[in-house]
Amino acid sequence: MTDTPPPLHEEPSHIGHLLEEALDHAEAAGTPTEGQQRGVVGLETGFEYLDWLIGGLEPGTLTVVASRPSIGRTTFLSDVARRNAIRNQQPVLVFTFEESTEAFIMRVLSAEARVARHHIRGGLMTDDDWTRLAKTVPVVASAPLFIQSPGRADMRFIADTTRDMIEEHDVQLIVVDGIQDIRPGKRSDLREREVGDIVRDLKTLARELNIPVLASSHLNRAAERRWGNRPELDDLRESGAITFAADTIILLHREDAYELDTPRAGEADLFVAKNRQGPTGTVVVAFQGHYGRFVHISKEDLESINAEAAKSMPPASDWLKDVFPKPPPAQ
Ligand SMILES: Nc1ncnc2c1ncn2[C@@H]1O[C@H](COP(=O)(O)OP(=O)(O)OP(=O)(O)O)[C@@H](O)[C@H]1O
Repeated sequence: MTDTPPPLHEEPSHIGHLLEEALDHAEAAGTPTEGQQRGVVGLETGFEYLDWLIGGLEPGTLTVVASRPSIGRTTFLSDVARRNAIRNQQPVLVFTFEESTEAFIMRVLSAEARVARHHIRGGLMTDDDWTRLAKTVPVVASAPLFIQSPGRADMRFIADTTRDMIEEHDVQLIVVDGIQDIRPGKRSDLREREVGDIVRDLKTLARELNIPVLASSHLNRAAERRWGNRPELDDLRESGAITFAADTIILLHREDAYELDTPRAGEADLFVAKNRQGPTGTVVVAFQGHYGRFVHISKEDLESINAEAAKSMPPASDWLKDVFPKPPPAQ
């Protein structure tokens, strides 16, 4: 990391000094020029509208992605890891508790090469698949992407590994697949308290090392009993502490996971339900389960695919309507 991590117990600062720093920050961020991603101050997620909405993944913040099982949490995390490590050459460290390192790598390879996951796993590779894979392997192999699948680990292990990896490889983003799979440092009869400690430790890690942390969480079954099955913040399992500690919470939803003949088949909603630094809203992306990836869809494309969904596109925020067309021209 180039920035020095801010000490957590520094002396109180005078507002004049803090203001100067804040204005420097705003000046450095500048005004957008045409074609530039507006307002993205952190690392990109790779989903243009989502980056506009949340400002990217900022150093020192905790972003939590949550969904019901099999909706695509791991897919989303691997998309963000791929974007940063492979496309942007930013070193990324992934802790995956939900699958092996090999499974995670195959997921990355499949998404990057656009070769169906079941072709790789099931011996169904076509000539075209082999050609695409051959082209992609060297690109993926040389990317600064580090994956650790420790089975169950506690926060001490995660923090120590992260520190080492920052020192050795200048890691810029930590991805943790499965908050609920981290072993609590201190046992408690109350699961909520254990998860609370873990999530606060993740947040402290982000702040202490001045690095963005992106973590996934389960949701309880409440969405399944709700009309439309849309998840809400309150569905976060052992939720209270996650809702408080996270800076940004993104709830994933796919209508076609519940309703096979929905007109929105192939679409997924990234519902930004908490956004400490900005508005909430929903971003629609495409889900390509066979390649194990989500992809950006432009408003225009969405309109031609599915007029109904486009109409309701920002169900939550007017601000998004403003953002969807294009960044403003240069001043
Ligand atoms: N080869 C494939 N073709 C089509 N869809 C696939 C394929 N492989 C996986 N999927 C779909 O991908 C989804 C699972 O994605 P992912 O593993 O990212 O979900 P998750 O939310 O992390 O799941 P979990 O609850 O297991 O952690 C499922 O809907 C599954 O059916």
